[in-house]
Amino acid sequence: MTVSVGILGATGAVGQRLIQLIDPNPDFEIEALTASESSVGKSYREASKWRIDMPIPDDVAETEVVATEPDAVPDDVDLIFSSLPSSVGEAVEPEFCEAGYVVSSNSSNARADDDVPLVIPEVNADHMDLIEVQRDERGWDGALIKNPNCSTITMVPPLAALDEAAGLERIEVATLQAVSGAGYSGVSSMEIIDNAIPHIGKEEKKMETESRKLLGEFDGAEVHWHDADVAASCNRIPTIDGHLENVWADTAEDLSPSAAEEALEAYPSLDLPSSPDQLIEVFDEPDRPQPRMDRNLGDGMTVSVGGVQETTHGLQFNCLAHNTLRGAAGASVLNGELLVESGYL
Ligand SMILES: NC(=O)C1=CN([C@@H]2O[C@H](COP(=O)(O)OP(=O)(O)OC[C@H]3O[C@@H](n4cnc5c(N)ncnc54)[C@H](OP(=O)(O)O)[C@@H]3O)[C@@H](O)[C@H]2O)C=CC1
Ligand SMILES: N[C@@H](CC(=O)OP(=O)(O)O)C(=O)O
Repeated sequence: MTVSVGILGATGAVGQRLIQLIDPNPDFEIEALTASESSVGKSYREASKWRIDMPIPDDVAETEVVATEPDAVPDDVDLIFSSLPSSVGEAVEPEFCEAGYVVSSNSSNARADDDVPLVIPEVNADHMDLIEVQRDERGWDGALIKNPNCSTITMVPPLAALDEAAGLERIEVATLQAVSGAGYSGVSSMEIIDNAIPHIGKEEKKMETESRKLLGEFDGAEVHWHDADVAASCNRIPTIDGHLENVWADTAEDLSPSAAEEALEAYPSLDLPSSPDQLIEVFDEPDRPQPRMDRNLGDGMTVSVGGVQETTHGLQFNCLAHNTLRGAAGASVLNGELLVESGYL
């Protein structure tokens, strides 16, 4: 079955990554591209400042950009990918769901809502069934599904592996985040070259809350958030793509670094088209992973881990993922694939 898709915010940095991933995917067919009023009526080529190092796919380039409203999108679109500014997503995503569309969204609005599945398929695919609760409560034929924030996606698969092995009690994390996370015009070159910025608005709170929801238990009616303590400190550095993070994880049971590495390596991937063969790649070299060297592992969908060691603050490790692939567009596509596999489309 080919799933017909629309992309909201298709001209943006993440929208372009969605096109890069969806256009060659034989299971998906792009039918509608939306953006702001200033882009409506233009061809995609005219409307977007394309910044990916491959040409715009021909069929996409000539597609006319339409308004970001349900009436502008053909009824036969089965699945909507949304990558809008969160204030816009907050207003329009519910309108699409009410009109019967299933929306896989990358934007931060509604991620913490009780009846909204926040999903990393390899970690908590079962949370997708929160859709039933959402439909009962909101009376929608459609549905709203979210992927988490890019920094959260980077640390949660390794944390899930350690939680399964020894139970997590306390997590501390410091991030080194790439500039692409802020969007093309998010950080100016004068601010970031020869520099590091120890503040990313709202990022710490997102890491602290989203990780607990993702690692929580779904009992068929609600998600019971994990009760681990999570403390984050977020920093912007002058890399283009790839968020690197230093994590300290205190576990309930003793776990040696070698047992932790075994648990990380053995943590299973899924059989979805965009899942990497190896979800978590563990490096022996103490100076890996590194953004430039390792962000494209598994076509940008693998999470790499290195430097696993015992400290007075628990196990310490470093992890890395491609923030606009595994951390954004790839995460939304993976959720779309899970929706297909779970029969929601
Ligand atoms: N999971 C994650 O961690 C990540 C999430 N994000 C999130 O993804 C979203 C998009 O980010 P990014 O691609 O960098 O943003 P961009 O600013 O590059 O793109 C925004 C897109 O939304 C469209 N848009 C803007 N305003 C409106 C409006 N009023 N009505 C309709 N469409 C509008 C723009 O259209 P136009 O071109 O016409 O202006 C464009 O297509 C954000 O919410 C961001 O926070 C981003 C990176 C990683
Ligand atoms: N804040 C992230 C990217 C982002 O937009 O996150 P979110 O999807 O939570 O808004 C970064 O700067 O790297």
